[in-house]
Amino acid sequence: MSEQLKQDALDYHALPTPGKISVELTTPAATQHDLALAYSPGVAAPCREIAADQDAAYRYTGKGNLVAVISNGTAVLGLGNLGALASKPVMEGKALLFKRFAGINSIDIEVETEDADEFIATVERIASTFGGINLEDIKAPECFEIEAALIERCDIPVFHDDQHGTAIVTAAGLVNALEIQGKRIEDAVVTCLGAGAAAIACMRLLVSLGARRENIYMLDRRGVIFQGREGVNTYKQEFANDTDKRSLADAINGADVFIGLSGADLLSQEMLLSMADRPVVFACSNPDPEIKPELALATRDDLIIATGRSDYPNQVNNVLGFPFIFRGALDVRASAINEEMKVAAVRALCELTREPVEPEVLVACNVESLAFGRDYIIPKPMDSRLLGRLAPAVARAAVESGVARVALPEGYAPTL
Ligand SMILES: NC(=O)C1=CN([C@@H]2O[C@H](COP(=O)(O)OP(=O)(O)OC[C@H]3O[C@@H](n4cnc5c(N)ncnc54)[C@H](OP(=O)(O)O)[C@@H]3O)[C@@H](O)[C@H]2O)C=CC1
Ligand SMILES: CC(=O)C(=O)O
Ligand SMILES: [Mg+2]
Repeated sequence: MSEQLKQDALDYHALPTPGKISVELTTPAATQHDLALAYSPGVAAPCREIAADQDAAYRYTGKGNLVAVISNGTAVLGLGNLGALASKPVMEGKALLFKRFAGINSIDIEVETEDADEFIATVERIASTFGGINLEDIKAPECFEIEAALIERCDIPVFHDDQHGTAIVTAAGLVNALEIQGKRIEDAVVTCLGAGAAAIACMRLLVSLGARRENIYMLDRRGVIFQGREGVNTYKQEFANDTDKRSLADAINGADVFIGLSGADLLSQEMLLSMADRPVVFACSNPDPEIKPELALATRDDLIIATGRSDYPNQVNNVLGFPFIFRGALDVRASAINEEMKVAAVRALCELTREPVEPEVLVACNVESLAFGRDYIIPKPMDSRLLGRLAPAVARAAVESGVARVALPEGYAPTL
């Protein structure tokens, strides 16, 4: 990051008031009578209604449009374990994105523990405040246990964004990129650098979309995860390949796809050159990708490259998923975000990319044109059609798969 961008980013967070989110009132609070309704004695009426019927909280409080973004700061972007408080700018950022793109009120909560049981107990005790819980930047393997326990214990959607949001957007981008490169997911050899929350979930979703497990080489800091390797946790074991490849250089040689969900500058020019013709490279580590796009494009000109960042073409980032997925889930009061809802989001993203791009998006991105192709494999976050396409697709999938607790609103077409 340049010194200028760093200073601009610090100023953005400090001014005009510290942070990125605030709380607004939705009802009048000007007169004594207003207060008699909002507070004592009037507030007793909705309290009694909710005590008698918990679902009344959706009618009388902001619960139904409120999502908690919860982290313990153990895997803050690709920066590592920065601790709970240092993760707050990212969590406020996720809250900003929920509001900006889907009109969802969101509050960040940073929990000061690295112990999975303590984290689970803390979140479980506050869950009923919210319509949904977005877990964020919790490192693997604890994130898997934490999410599974909270899904089991909470009756609202609990969604680990780094797993599922990332997987949905990566899958959509990859389906599109492979089509542009004239390849099939069923045949693609995929090298996945990283074996944590995002990587495991991405590879699981790619397999459910047709990728062959034996074509996937997953690597962690110790290299390729191969069958028989010692000290491999059960999540990584799912992708243990029966191979004699051991290093990234081995695994990338001849690969069609590189998915980076690991750390900065780990993919060299030599490795990139050893990939198959017309490769797809998703260098998705934030803030610094596994290879810089300018270096990758200077190395070979037949590739498609994407990053997780907003300042390059092809932003493969979970921002294209979580706001709209939660919108759809909240609007039918889904008890969970299941596989059907995730696949519906992947399809909606793929389809929208093929449509002409609205002028407002070109202005927001400061470009003259965008069309389905090597520099446009996935919609831009500023595309206002995302809300109207993804949320209904997800909500319909929730209804059809039996997790919705209210019917799809008639003529459902969410807008900001
Ligand atoms: N673009 C997007 O939308 C998203 C991008 N990401 C990015 O993905 C990365 C991982 O995030 P997440 O899965 O949440 O974190 P986790 O902590 O759960 O996983 C990190 C994984 O990366 C591996 N890793 C780290 N450094 C290296 C290295 N030098 N060589 C090989 N493997 C390495 C770790 O290996 P080991 O298991 O050996 O420790 C681990 O498997 C981050 O950079 C993050 O910014 C994440 C979510 C969304
Ligand atoms: C984008 C995101 O969630 C991450 O890098 O962790
Ligand atoms: Mg994250």
